[in-house]
Amino acid sequence: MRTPFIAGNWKMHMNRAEAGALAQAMKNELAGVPHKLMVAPPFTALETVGAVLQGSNILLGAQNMAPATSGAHTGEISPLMLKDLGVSVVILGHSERRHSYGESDALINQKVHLALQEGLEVILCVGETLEEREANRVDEVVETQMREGLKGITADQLDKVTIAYEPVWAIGTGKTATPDDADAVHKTIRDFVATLYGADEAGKMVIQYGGSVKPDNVKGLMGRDNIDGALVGGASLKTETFVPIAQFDR
Ligand SMILES: O=C[C@H](O)COP(=O)(O)O
Repeated sequence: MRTPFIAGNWKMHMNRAEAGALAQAMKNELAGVPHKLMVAPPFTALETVGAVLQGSNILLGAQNMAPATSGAHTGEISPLMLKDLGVSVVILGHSERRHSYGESDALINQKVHLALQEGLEVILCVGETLEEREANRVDEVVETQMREGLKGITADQLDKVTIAYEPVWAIGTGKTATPDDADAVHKTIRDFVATLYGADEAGKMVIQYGGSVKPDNVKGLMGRDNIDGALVGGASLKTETFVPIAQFDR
């Protein structure tokens, strides 16, 4: 039985006061929710949000990290710095990092290794562009991203990895993959985990869906066999939309 995992990615939104207030409201409204929950504020609000979330059932996540623990990496944030702020989960390979900032599978793989070595959990994002979908390359794209992103990761380490399937064309566009379409790709991902690590690991793998998840489509998505949670962007910025998503009931 896989525990549903609902994560909010706040992207580059909110100052410290706004983020702290939102975290406080979520802490109050989500107390007692049985799912695994996480929010990832911008780096500048991690300390504020982390302090608010103390003693809550919501994990503190980060949206990215450097592939190194310290040194001459201007503008980067080390996993040690994240841990120092109470971060326990890091999102890696988000499509905005891949497509807007040119992150390669090899770089993402370096980050996955380092995050796991440092005891952080990883949400590894994969997903195809519209062009790739229209060219019938969805399976090839997500399998390549997984094979390369997880290269050298052991089955034991995999227990600390969540996969987020985020079709790029559905992110922030209001277009959601249908539950059937999403479940089909999630099954491809699970089957590929089985190929790489065996059926037991595939059965345990939590696979989130991300891309315009809203209160009115969450139930349909989460009702599918292979969809175990959500990585939520826009709708995670307000309690009115994130709370009903996080409280979903199959
Ligand atoms: O990380 C979250 C995803 O990019 C989804 O964003 P969205 O819910 O705004 O489409």
